[in-house]
Amino acid sequence: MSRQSVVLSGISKSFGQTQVLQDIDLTVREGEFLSLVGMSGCGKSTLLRIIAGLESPDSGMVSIGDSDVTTRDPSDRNLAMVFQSYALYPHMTVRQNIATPLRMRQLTLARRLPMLGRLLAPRSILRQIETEVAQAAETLQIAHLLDRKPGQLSGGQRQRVALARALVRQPSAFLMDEPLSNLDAKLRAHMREELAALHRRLGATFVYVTHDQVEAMTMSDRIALMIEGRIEQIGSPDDLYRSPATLAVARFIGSPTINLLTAEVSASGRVSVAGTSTDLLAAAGPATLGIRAEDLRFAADGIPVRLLRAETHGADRYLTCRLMTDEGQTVVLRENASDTQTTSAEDDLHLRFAPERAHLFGANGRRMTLRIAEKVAA
Ligand SMILES: Nc1ncnc2c1ncn2[C@@H]1O[C@H](COP(=O)(O)OP(=O)(O)OP(=O)(O)O)[C@@H](O)[C@H]1O
Repeated sequence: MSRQSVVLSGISKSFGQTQVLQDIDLTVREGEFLSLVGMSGCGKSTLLRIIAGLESPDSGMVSIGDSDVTTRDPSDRNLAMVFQSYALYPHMTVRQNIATPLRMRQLTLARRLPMLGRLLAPRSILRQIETEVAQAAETLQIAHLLDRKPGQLSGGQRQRVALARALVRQPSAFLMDEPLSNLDAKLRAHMREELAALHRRLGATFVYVTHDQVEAMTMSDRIALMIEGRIEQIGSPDDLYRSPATLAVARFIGSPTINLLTAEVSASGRVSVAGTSTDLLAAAGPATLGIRAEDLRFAADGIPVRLLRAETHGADRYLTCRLMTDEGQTVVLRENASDTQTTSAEDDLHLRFAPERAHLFGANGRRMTLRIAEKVAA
């Protein structure tokens, strides 16, 4: 239970003239936490709604476990969907809200009626429902709130009730669409940890939609990064951070945004950045070098820069520099704030980067193979 795979093959979808999804193949493995991440409008919610059966694809197939569910109604897919609006029933207590899916499944219409139901429903079923509600409430630490109504709860508590209600259904997979976006920043960070812990505890399959790369990076086993209706790259958070397949992925993942510098690879294969030759070798042509803030440092020689400003955020210090060769281009370097600031000079500074941490992208935006030149002994 709760551990089915979700397999999409060749999914396409248009709304009128606009193609929103283009031939998507995606396998969410059993028990995996997979995030669909991308900018607003890239099609991630539409893809999730297609998995849920709330939207039908123009072509392609949706399978859950071994079953083709492409034409099945949402209610026949055994999936639990959690939205940013919690969709709780305001007139019901938390206990009744959580019990609703169980009552729907296990009791006939007459038995669900408040007064009549109590007389008609077998006690064993009611006891079973009570036990399952209590277990879900325990898992989500809301046992003390069971007699309250949603209006008497905070945003985070409501979100937990919505999760508990999804939990009792023991779905094949959980589908979540930006479930934390209505919460304030602190609560969001806290709920991120709770969701990740819940996933570990349940071992269930989670498909999670977010536009927030930090959210995706901190919780997911794998991330599928979507751009304009296609999956640009799929991999672990580390894969996307350390080996972005394209310039677009490199730009999207990581905070602060990766530094992108104009580069040129000479006919002999030597990469130069901002007019400075480096130890890197690649295929000749114009290129863009990507280097993250933590992989840059000041050195006696290298790319000439001028320091613009230094800012400390918690444990990190960010130094923003302007390239001497290109006044329009700035780069950001990250240092540990507890270390002494490496420089206070404004001019005549040079930057070096760890060559093995550099990323090179060709004119088509695709990642290029980089080699490090062997140092020739003097
Ligand atoms: N029912 C619809 N009719 C017409 N166009 C739609 C419909 N639903 C979505 N779209 C369009 O499809 C595109 C993808 O929408 P979708 O909601 O999947 O994007 P998203 O990546 O989830 O964005 P967001 O993060 O803003 O929710 C958008 O351009 C949107 O305007």
